Amino acid sequence: MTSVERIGVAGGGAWGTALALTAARAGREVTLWARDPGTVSDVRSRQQNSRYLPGITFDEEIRATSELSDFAGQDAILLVTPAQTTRSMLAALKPHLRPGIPVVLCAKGIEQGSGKLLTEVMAEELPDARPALLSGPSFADDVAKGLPTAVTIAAETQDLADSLSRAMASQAFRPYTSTDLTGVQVGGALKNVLAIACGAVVGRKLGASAQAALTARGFAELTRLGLAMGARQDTLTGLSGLGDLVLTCSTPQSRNFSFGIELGRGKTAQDLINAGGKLAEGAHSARIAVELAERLKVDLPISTTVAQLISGKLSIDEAITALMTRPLKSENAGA
Ligand SMILES: NC(=O)C1=CN([C@@H]2O[C@H](COP(=O)(O)OP(=O)(O)OC[C@H]3O[C@@H](n4cnc5c(N)ncnc54)[C@H](O)[C@@H]3O)[C@@H](O)[C@H]2O)C=CC1
Ligand SMILES: O=C(CO)COP(=O)(O)O
Repeated sequence: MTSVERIGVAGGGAWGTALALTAARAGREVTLWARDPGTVSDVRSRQQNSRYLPGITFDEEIRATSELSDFAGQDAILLVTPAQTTRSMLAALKPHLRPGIPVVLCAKGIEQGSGKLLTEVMAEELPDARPALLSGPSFADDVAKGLPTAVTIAAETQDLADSLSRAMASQAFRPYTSTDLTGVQVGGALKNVLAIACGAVVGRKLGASAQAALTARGFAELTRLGLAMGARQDTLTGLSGLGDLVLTCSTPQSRNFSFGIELGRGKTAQDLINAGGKLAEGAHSARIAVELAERLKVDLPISTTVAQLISGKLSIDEAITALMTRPLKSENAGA
């Protein structure tokens, strides 16, 4: 069984920093790479990441660097940059990693343009490394503060999932293992799109009943796409699917939900993107999820509406009308 003692974390944003803290709390030796030199000096000199985790100071020992070459000699890498940077980050990491090293993909999204899952991108860019995933209901802020969290760690083999799980586990951070790479990724990507829809309903003040209906029908949609892509049902009802959907669809602590709230209040997606606000992965994944579903002949009415809202094809009120006036059907129908 592989022993994972030294962990390199690539990505100095909120989630990368929270996972670096988690690994350090689990007793690992941690090197955190950040693109932004300000983040590196903030971590080194003030034990903080004030840009992405304001108000949190840490006691854990984390080595911060702006050189990917400092990852030579690591036992595993966590890649924690936005989903659309996965391909370029893997290419940049490649010269610095030993063959066979586990690379844990922690972003939640689907590659724009290709419609590929991030493990498929990794198979192309870093075929000598072993892919793994960390996903599930977990806000960076909660994890950084040491609040109790459970996540899914998935890998192709149970042995690797077990090793990575042991390497990250502590009293406040409890990983469950899986070997269903597809299921974990579909859940993580789609819940962000669905959270935008739930946020829009809240922003438009349509009430808690509508929010619950969208979450449940959103889960039906996530399940249809997941099963069509080969996911296991129990993954979709687990932490990385239903668990993360419920979290992200319920609180403005989620950036995707907050993005949806602003859409519901009448802002356009373009306004929000131009304002350069916080990362909302669902805004990038919506259209590509819909294209993927069309190829697989799966109906995703809520995600389609979100994609149309984001592209400016529908206003918020037209989007609601479109969803509420669809043909009536059985709750258990396939679409
Ligand atoms: N924040 C959270 O609570 C959680 C986030 N995630 C996922 O983790 C991923 C990263 O999210 P966050 O860390 O929260 O985002 P963030 O916005 O806090 O940080 C993003 C980081 O990526 C860096 N970055 C951006 N573009 C880059 C590029 N081209 N090359 C290298 N670095 C680049 C930024 O400098 C920043 O350090 C997302 O896919 C998100 O869905 C998953 C679970 C929880
Ligand atoms: O993935 C997350 C929680 O599990 C974070 O969600 P947001 O990116 O919407 O903040």
